Amino acid sequence: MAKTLYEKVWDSHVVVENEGQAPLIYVDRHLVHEVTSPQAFSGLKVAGRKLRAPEKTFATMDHNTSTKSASLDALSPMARIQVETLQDNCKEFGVRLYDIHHKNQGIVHVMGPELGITLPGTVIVCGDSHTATHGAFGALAFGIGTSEVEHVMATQTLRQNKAKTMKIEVRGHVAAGITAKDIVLAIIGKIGMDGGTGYVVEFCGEAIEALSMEGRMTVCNMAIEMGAKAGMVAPDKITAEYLKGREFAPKAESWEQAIAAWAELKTDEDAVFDASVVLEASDIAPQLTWGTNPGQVVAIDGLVPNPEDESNATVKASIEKALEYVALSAGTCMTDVSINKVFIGSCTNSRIEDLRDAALHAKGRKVAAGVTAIVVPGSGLVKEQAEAEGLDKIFLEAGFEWRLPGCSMCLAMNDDRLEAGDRCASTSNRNFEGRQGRGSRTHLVSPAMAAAAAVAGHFVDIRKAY
Ligand SMILES: CC(C)[C@H](C(=O)O)[C@@H](O)C(=O)O
Ligand code: SF4
Repeated sequence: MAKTLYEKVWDSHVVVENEGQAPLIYVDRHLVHEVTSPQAFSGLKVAGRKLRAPEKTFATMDHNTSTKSASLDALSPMARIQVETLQDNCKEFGVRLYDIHHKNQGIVHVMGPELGITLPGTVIVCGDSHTATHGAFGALAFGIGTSEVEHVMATQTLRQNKAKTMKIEVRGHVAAGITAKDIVLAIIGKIGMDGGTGYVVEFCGEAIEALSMEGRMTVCNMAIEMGAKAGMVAPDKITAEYLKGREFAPKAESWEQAIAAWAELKTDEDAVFDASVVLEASDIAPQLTWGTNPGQVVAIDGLVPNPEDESNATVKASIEKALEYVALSAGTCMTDVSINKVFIGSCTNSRIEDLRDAALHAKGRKVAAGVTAIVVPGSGLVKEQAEAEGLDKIFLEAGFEWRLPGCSMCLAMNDDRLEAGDRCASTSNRNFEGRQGRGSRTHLVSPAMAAAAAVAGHFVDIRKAY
């Protein structure tokens, strides 16, 4: 029977499937961070169990860490407890840990692929909703809860119900200056923040195939922001080129075998999806969110929506509520919206390409008066590469701050956070109320749009620069 990519990966991982029970699937790689692992490790301790496969478990610290100093003394007491607990647990259970001083430390969804931990056709889980990122390699990757983290630690398996399948095809090619972030925001704008609920989404079409691995990761990262369980892209030459020679990727003969196996990892021509969505790439303009969920998004040459134009009472009420929170009036041109903070980072947009894109708009310019802008590379390797290319100097000369790797201002869990009333151009993935700090307002954008906004002090249509 013809199968989708998801069905192929799923079928090859089912361990047992009993009537009346969710199937048990095998987990190839388990990623761990300091926030969602402490209770899972405690559970194992209480039960007197070991880790089933410590060699398939990889830990890093990212959410709580400071981006100003790699010293534990820089952490708040709570953050320090979580970081030290992870250190102790990894030692006790024999888990490889990319500690704050390790050169590969970074955001779990940035360092995993970089090390070749993320491979096509595998099942990857992590106690983190943006695990969907790894689907860019044709892996089935999704976030799990803390009790499931414990289950995977103890058994290397997970109980899961099979999801429905959705195909999201982006046809044709995007215009100059349009990035993966614009593509995924446009998709969420079209289907809404819950349009993907219950589905594993496969992104395909020429515009997706044309993306680098960094771009594909940006798209899959936000699959969860459309409610999907996971996002996937079929592996191809770009995937193989990215992975070749990476630390945990197969080598020599196993590499040849892997390449042959990966060639099968695509949706069969006559496979049937439960739902399909099509976008024309040429219609996609630079995107930015105006509201308080990623679906409340508009093109840069668009206007803040008017709730009066909405006939659906629920939607109308949600627009009104969002407008009140973000303190914007209906009909405002997005290019007239001023910002005072800029955050370039997060597992959505902190990879080398993202920083190159941002640097292009920062080079030889200055951050506008009254604007504070920070650039936070996603990992030690990204930081090293960016510095080798001189990107750090471009940012510093333009007045941006250049930080250490971590989740940083993506969520208000460390000391990088916004103040009430701040308005931020952010390359992250969530713009919920209070996400970057209580009372703060977030506009999700691409790295290029964020850097351009930092320089102008308001949002600009970066297409004018091309
Ligand atoms: C802290 C963690 C559990 C959380 C998640 O699962 O997504 C975080 O990474 C986020 O982005 O909100
Ligand atoms: S960068 Fe943000 S979205 Fe990504 S894992 Fe960290 S907190 Fe979550």
